[in-house]
Amino acid sequence: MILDLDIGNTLSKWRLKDADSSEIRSRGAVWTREEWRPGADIPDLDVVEAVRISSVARAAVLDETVGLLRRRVNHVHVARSTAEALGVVNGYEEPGRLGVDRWMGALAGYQLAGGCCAVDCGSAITIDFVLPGGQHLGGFIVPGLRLMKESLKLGTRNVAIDPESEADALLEPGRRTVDAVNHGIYMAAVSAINRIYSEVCDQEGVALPMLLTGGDARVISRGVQVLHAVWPDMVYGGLEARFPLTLAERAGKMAGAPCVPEPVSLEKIRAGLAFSMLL
Ligand SMILES: Nc1ncnc2c1ncn2[C@@H]1O[C@H](COP(=O)(O)OP(=O)(O)O)[C@@H](O)[C@H]1O
Ligand SMILES: CC(C)(COP(=O)(O)O)[C@@H](O)C(=O)NCCC(=O)O
Ligand SMILES: [K+]
Repeated sequence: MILDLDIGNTLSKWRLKDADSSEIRSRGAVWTREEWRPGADIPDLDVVEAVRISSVARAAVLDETVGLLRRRVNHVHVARSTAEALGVVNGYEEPGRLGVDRWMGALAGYQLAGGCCAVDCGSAITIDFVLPGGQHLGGFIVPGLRLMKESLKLGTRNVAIDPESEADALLEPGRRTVDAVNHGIYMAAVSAINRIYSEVCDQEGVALPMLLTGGDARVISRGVQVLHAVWPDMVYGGLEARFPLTLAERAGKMAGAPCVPEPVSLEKIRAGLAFSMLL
């Protein structure tokens, strides 16, 4: 079994992948601030022959996790943001400073779709662009839904947006504090994604396929007008691409990858942008 780990600022997600069949056998998540110990919601390490890790948590959390795993598992691969990998050139002035979850998303998106817009809706919402030739342009970082809500301190932090909500309902004016806040932050997130996508495609003269991942991807997906695919395992896809261990992975296959969404034409994107400027 291969253990893939995606340690974010809120949740440490894991999945167990069968190295022979490529099936995902189990998955789970624990709060990032909790230490990893047997008995917490983590898999049985006896069946694990290799671990791959993407972590943006504090260095101490990663060190502790890697230390614990190295005592039990022979092969532990820790992803880093590099200047170049798999045909993608990192757009950051200091490539090592790009969040490694963003780098994994960019690598996965490029392997799946060529040029892409990779959006990760977690503690932060990150929007990264890779051109068809592999140049990563850099990206945008916006506070995620939960962070935006907590920063308001209006006593509404415990009332999360219902992930089953319809976008239309979330885009109406709220008539109670909790709705005004939830609808406001939702509008802020989806408008930022729609606008940033259109602006960058316009600037670069290319309509890019958009891929969405992260804990809030499903609910945000309903409000994003741009055609896109939701790919919950996008960060894991980057780990598979970066550290291919199975035959299927060496052939470029990433478990759970969606069909590539066909973007609308650049003309339509530009028309939408021009229209929104007139209002
Ligand atoms: N069961 C859940 N527990 C915690 N957060 C959740 C859950 N379901 C959805 N969320 C949302 O997902 C976000 C965390 O998403 P995730 O992509 O795991 O973030 P990160 O990678 O930053 O840890 C939270 O901020 C919250 O808005
Ligand atoms: C921007 C992030 C906080 C997003 O992390 P997440 O929401 O997935 O927990 C993370 O990618 C990070 O710490 N990046 C380093 C700064 C940068 O990418 O510029
Ligand atoms: K994120």
